[in-house]
Formats: sequence, structure tokens, C-alpha cells
Amino acid sequence: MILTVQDLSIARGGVRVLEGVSFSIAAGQALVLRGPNGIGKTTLLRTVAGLQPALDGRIEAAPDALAYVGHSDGIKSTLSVTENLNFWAQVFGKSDISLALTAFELEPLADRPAGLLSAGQKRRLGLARLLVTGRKLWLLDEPTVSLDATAVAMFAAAIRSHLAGGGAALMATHIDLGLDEAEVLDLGPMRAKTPVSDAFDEDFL
Ligand SMILES: Nc1ncnc2c1ncn2[C@@H]1O[C@H](COP(=O)(O)OP(=O)(O)OP(=O)(O)O)[C@@H](O)[C@H]1O
Repeated sequence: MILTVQDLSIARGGVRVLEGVSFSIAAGQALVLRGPNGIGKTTLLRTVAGLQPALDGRIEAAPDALAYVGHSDGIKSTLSVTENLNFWAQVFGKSDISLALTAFELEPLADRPAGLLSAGQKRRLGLARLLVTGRKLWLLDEPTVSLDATAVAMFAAAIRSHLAGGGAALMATHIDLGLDEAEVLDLGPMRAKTPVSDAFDEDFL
């Protein structure tokens, strides 16, 4: 298994949102988190990514297996598209960004400062970053926000080839990516019944 989550309880803003969350993801597998707004999908992804502690339960993953793409793009606006990708490649000890440029059709934008990209183009750059991490498990929070139909298809193709190469993905998305191989985890039954109050993650704003 690339990721195993067992009996996890998580909170946001001191309020328990989900409890008893258990699932595992193997190589080649994609799992889509489903549930209404506010149920705790972002909180779950952040917890699995190690950005906040769990209240209870276990998360098992190889320490260098994860790459997280959340709501904020983490793109450096004064650097060009190529420079951004090179920067991330360096961080992850990789050198080749050509696949990332091609997969998200960023070649025509390669020299443009990222700050001048449109919202959808920025998103494509944010997702292209995944391809230079070399990480096995992609954690994706609403990855298709701002993407048009063509870019959604690019993203779906990137996921497919990642899975085919032995990678895996855990994602929150409201749209159907047309990934037949993806499994769905409905978080509805895991909604917390016993809210607790503490303030350990008040920096989560
Ligand atoms: N600082 C905070 N203090 C208290 N509650 C918060 C705080 N931030 C978020 N919440 C609540 O925590 C719950 C979980 O939020 P989360 O973003 O994980 O949900 P989500 O399933 O990702 O939602 P969406 O589909 O809208 O993105 C929500 O009900 C939200 O209102």
C-alpha cells in the first residue's frame, strides 16, 4: 500500500469534523473524496499531507511519497513558467521539466512570468509541478478549479499516466474526471457525531 489511513479523527478550527476514517490506496489506484461542502475534505487532505495533526488514528505512508497541491498555487509570480518548474524540480532533486511542460501544454507560455498567467494557466502550472516531484502519491484539493474542458482533459491524462506508472492519487473533486478506474469514498457516514473544542489549529485560516 502507498497510503493506509486507519480510524482517523480530524478537526478544523477546534471542531471535530470527521471520525472513523479508514481507507488505503495501492499503486495504480485513485481515490476520490466525496461529500458536501464543509464536510472536511480539505481538512482530511491537509492531515494526510502532514500539514496538521490528527486528533486520533493512524496515517501510514512512506515519508517521501507525498506531493500536495492545495487551493493556493504556491507559484512564484516573478519567475517564468520554466523557472518555476526548474525551481520545483530542484527542490525535489529532479532535473527534467519537459514532460511537465508538454503534459499541460505550457510550452507557448514557458517564458512568461507566472504572475501574468490567467487563473486557468496558473492552475495548469500548479498541477504541472506534480510531474517534476517524482512523488508517488498525489494529494489534490479541487485540482480542476479554473480549468476549462481541454485543461481538465490534460489533467485526467496526467493522472492516468501517473497511475499507469505505479503512482496513486487521493483527491477532492466535485467534477467527474472520466477516470473509470477511480474509486469513490463518501465521507457522509464519517461526519463527526461528537464535536470537541480546542484551539490547536487556529493558524488554519
Ligand atoms: N477556522 C475555522 N474554525 C472553525 N471551523 C472551521 C474553520 N475553518 C473551517 N471550518 C469548518 O470546518 C469544516 C471543514 O472544512 P473543509 O474545508 O475541510 O471542508 P470541505 O469538505 O473541503 O469543503 P468544500 O467542499 O467546501 O471545499 C467546515 O464546516 C468549515 O466551515
